[in-house]
Amino acid sequence: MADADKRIDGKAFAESLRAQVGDAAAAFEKLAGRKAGLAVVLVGEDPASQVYVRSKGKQTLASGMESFEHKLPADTSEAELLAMVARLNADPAVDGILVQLPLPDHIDEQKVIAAISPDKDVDGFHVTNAGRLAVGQPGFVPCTPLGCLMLLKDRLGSLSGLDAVVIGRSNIVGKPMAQLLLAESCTVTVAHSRTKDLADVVRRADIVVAAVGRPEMVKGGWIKPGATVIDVGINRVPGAEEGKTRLVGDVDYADALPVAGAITPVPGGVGPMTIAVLLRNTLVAAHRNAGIALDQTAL
Ligand SMILES: Nc1nc2c(c(=O)[nH]1)N[C@@H](CN(C=O)c1ccc(C(=O)N[C@@H](CCC(=O)O)C(=O)O)cc1)CN2
Repeated sequence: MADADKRIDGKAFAESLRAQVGDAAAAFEKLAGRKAGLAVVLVGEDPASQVYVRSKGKQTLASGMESFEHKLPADTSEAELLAMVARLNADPAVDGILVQLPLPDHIDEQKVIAAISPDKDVDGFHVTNAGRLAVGQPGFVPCTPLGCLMLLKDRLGSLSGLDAVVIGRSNIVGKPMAQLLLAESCTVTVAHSRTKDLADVVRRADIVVAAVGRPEMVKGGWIKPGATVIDVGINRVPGAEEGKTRLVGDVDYADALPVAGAITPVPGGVGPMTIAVLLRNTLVAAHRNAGIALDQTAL
């Protein structure tokens, strides 16, 4: 296969998902007599978080949903943030709540996530939604791993019986990704910083999902020929020109491309899926909150 055909275009896939969400959001508005609504809370001034939150607001509006943005100063107390989450839980115009991570060090992330109503937890981070995913009940699934699964199924069709290795065991990506692949009847290995002979473990896999946050760690020699490689890493490293930076993934793309059967680039692979799936989850939340059935095959 030509190298260009191996590239999994997450940007294009995300665009088409957003268009489908837009159609479904318009249909929801007609049925419910109101728009679906997403509240995003940002605490502090982390530059990357500011970009993501701005993007979420713009894409929410472009999909025909209401966007409620709450920007709080970095010295906001945990109690103040919890009070804001409580207000959003009680607000009938708000279907989905997202608190942008990371939070400043003085705030306990787990406490804040636990305070979000599981029915509005469109990030899928609440322990109730993590439990639902683990036992196969309907709930909200974290956006990045669900986006990865969509890209995998689009490229491979059935994943049943395939060997999958997830590198990274975070609550936000690695663990839910492993659960999703298991639910698709893959044989799943979760590798992490203490895994022995990581390259050998990865070399057995038909599917590799890299989510470790270490720039270009996975080399071409680690990849089984023909394997599908999903790169979740977004690492900013020094660029060729002094003072400039560039984005790279956890996979050495140029090294892995000749070996892989298919691979996501960084940027333009998994990243754009995160916000598109967030919009999709918000629309699902709106239907559930309004008691309106949604044909989920459309999304
Ligand atoms: N509450 C949450 N916080 C965070 C999440 C999350 O899902 N929920 N994920 C990340 C950040 N994130 C969204 O919030 C996010 C990351 C990356 C992208 C993206 O489109 N990346 C582009 C490159 C962008 C760039 O140039 O910097 C790409 O990979 O092509 C979107 C959203 C942490 N926090």
